[in-house]
Amino acid sequence: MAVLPTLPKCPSFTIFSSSSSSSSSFPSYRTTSFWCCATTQSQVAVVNGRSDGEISQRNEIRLGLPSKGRMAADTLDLLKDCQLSVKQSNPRQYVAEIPQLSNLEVWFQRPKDIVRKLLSGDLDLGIVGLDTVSEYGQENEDLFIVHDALEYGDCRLSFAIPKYGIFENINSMNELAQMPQWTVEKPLRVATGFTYVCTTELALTFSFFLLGTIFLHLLFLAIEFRLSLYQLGPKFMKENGVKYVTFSTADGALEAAPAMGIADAILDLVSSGTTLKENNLKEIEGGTVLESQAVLVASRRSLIQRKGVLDTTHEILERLEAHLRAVGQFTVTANMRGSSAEEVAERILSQTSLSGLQGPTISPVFCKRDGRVSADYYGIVICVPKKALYKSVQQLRAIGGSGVLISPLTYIFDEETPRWRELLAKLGL
Ligand SMILES: Nc1ncnc2c1ncn2[C@@H]1O[C@H](COP(=O)(O)OP(=O)(O)OP(=O)(O)O)[C@@H](O)[C@H]1O
Ligand SMILES: O=P(O)(O)OC[C@H]1O[C@H](OP(=O)(O)OP(=O)(O)O)[C@H](O)[C@@H]1O
Ligand SMILES: [Mg+2]
Repeated sequence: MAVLPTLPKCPSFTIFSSSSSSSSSFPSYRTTSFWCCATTQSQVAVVNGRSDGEISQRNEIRLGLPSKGRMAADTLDLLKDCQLSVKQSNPRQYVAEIPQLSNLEVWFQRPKDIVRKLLSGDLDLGIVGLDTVSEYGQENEDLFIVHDALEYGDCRLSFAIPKYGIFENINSMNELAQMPQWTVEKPLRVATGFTYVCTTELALTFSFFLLGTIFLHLLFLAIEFRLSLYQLGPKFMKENGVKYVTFSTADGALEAAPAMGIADAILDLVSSGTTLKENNLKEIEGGTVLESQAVLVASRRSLIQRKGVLDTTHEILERLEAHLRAVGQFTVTANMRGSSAEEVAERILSQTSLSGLQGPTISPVFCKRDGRVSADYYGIVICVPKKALYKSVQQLRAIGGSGVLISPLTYIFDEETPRWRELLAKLGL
């Protein structure tokens, strides 16, 4: 029998959500649809037909990359910069290869499906935003973040409220929580696309309806198997003391919800803040639930059990690290007159911007004068960050440097990376 991935236990959390909330009257927005979410999970499990701990029988290693959207192009660019260009014979083809990595298949998928397929065992590795891992990964222990900072796709998952009306003077989560407007009957309505159901905790809800003041009728007793709500948002609201809150889901253009009267606040990704500003919304102090950027994520089971996944992950990680370290760094070479390498080193290290990564490399430049070979000059090589480049050149000149050559760096391979050591330690290898 198929077994669902391990689900984390959410703290029990009372959310005053009801299907009679105003959002239900708008077809593009829907209130909490527990059954729908539950079905999605079961489908994943049934499709897999595998229990936790097992991996599927296939030989090739599979890497999932975003097929569309804002992560797609940047992901391909990053891999190209790491000399791991993806070869796709046709843009409509969802499978591709990276010739440098043997036995690896690239599968283009929607970001959320990459996470789902890592969980189901249909992918071994993937590159997506941390927000997508948090939302669709359900904190499942099988998901292993191999590299947590690929330095693109930066955004944050934040609460935003209108700049006007009752929110005009509200500027922090604390102030939002203190607003007297939110009650059991009229909770704060939050629209969000981050709606993953996180726990199978069942809540029995008895609904009594009062008709007028004369007739008190129990119209019906509804038992709702309420798969206690959304993960990131509710947890965050609880931590911030917002007691009365209801969440509704929407697929896009969330920023319209407050102005349309569908929600009081939204929980969505923010990057430049332009969309919020254009829709008269504002972020508030303490309202960021998660900072996100692109990450490399792996299935723990695949890393341990599937032949070659660990080695391939090591190579990808090394190339990523080496490339990301090199971004924005330049190699500076120059000649400098001096009596010895030590004396030249003294002069260089007296300057603040010339210490390089581990210190300057200094080599004698030999020339023949009057039939004698001697080293009056020394060639120096240092790495300099882009922002300190001009200052470094000035400092080099000031201590007698000449013939300064500057070239960009492709890779900086250092000793074994801390991330790799951490990965091995966490896997118990
Ligand atoms: N405004 C943004 N700026 C930077 N990165 C973003 C922004 N919005 C989203 N992202 C990152 O890019 C990822 C993919 O977003 P994208 O908009 O392409 O897909 P989606 O919103 O999940 O799907 P769709 O928009 O097709 O419904 C997000 O999960 C997030 O990590
Ligand atoms: O802070 P900004 O730079 O303005 O970006 C924020 C917007 O970007 C994302 O939407 P996207 O463009 O992906 O559209 P979507 O709502 O259809 O996903 C996000 O949902 C915000 O609406
Ligand atoms: Mg989007």
